[in-house]
Amino acid sequence: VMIDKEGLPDTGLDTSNWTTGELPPISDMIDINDMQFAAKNTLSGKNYAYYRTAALDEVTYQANLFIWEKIRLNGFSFVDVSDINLNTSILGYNFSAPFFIAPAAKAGKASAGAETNLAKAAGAAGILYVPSISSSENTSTIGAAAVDGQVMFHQEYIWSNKTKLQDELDEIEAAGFKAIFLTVDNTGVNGIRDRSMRFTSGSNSDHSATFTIEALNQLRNMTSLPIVPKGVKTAHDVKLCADLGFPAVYISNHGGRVVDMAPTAVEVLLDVHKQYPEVFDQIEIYADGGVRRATHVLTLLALGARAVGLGRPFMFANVYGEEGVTKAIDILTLELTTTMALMGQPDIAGYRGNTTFINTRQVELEYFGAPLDVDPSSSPTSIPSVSSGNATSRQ
Ligand SMILES: Cc1cc2nc3c(=O)[nH]c(=O)nc-3n(C[C@H](O)[C@H](O)[C@H](O)COP(=O)(O)O)c2cc1C
Repeated sequence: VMIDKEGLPDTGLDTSNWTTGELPPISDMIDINDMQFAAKNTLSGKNYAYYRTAALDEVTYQANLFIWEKIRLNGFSFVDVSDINLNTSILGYNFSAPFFIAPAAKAGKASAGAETNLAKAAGAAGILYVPSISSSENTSTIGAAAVDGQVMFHQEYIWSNKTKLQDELDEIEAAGFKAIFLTVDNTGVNGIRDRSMRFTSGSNSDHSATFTIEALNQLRNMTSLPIVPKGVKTAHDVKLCADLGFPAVYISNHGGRVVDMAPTAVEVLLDVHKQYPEVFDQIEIYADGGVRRATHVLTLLALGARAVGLGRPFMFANVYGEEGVTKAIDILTLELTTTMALMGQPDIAGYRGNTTFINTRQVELEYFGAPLDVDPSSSPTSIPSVSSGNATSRQ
């Protein structure tokens, strides 16, 4: 069959021997996008749409996937890169890589093993998994899938029903999860997502619509676990969370599923650099959206993120069960160690906040009107002030 690759990079995947509705050979999976095509080939239209969908015209969904084309990475020669180190601490816990499995609902649509597959694969690889509160399996089942010593965090929504919220926070803590990613980007409602609405009527979110900054502050009294606001979409809100004393903040546009035309994580991070550079020393920053390659991970790290999430890729990889999720982790890990060696910095910590590895001036030019290191007020193209006398003579 021919698969519509949706404009994603053509890396030569040959699907002519694939049969619609059947899982293609896992040996065909060379990169993360291949996993999406395998899921598209295998899942029902409805289930594929559930994972793939995004809000309105999907401008942000597309921007997430293609912003990378505007970025250049600098690789340096003459460095000993024989000892590559990917180890990354997230909220003080040690993981084997700077990327994690972001919370995405309903892993059961891809595999009967659902979230358990994701937990096990993450545990075996030593990376972080953050299950969604809207998972197919319940919280204690996912917690019980942990391997010895595995640390997982858990996502939570702000339900309008406070008893449900408190019960779930207690359940998350009891099941052994070490932190809460509190999703703050779809209070009140979910985004309007055409692609999935063609199969379902859309649903009431049951999310609180009165979740103000005071409510966010009060919520910290409902659990002893650290809370990380997830779905922060502006530099302003990043700064707000930092000043409120949260240990970390998670920049995300929810994979383009909430505010269409919201900026990408690259743009928000640049805006934080421009407006509130002190934030990078105040709190840990995580980011996601359209991350499909190690180069994307390194880009976000160089812009100051400590760890980077991937949502859809692992959900798609789960069509192959735990083996598929492991393969996706292996693919990204190999890309990371390879790219780090080629860029001349063998330690992942050396990329964090290190803008010598990255050129983002094309994005800055488009997003701010000028690259960040150019002061527009001193630019020769700025409009000179004109006295009234001059104005007359110009006419
Ligand atoms: C199918 C699906 C379900 C999601 N469910 C949740 C969720 O329950 N809670 C949440 O905070 N984010 C959810 N997200 C957003 C992800 O955590 C993440 O921000 C997003 O997928 C990142 O973009 P990417 O898919 O391009 O990697 C979901 C995303 C997808 C694709």
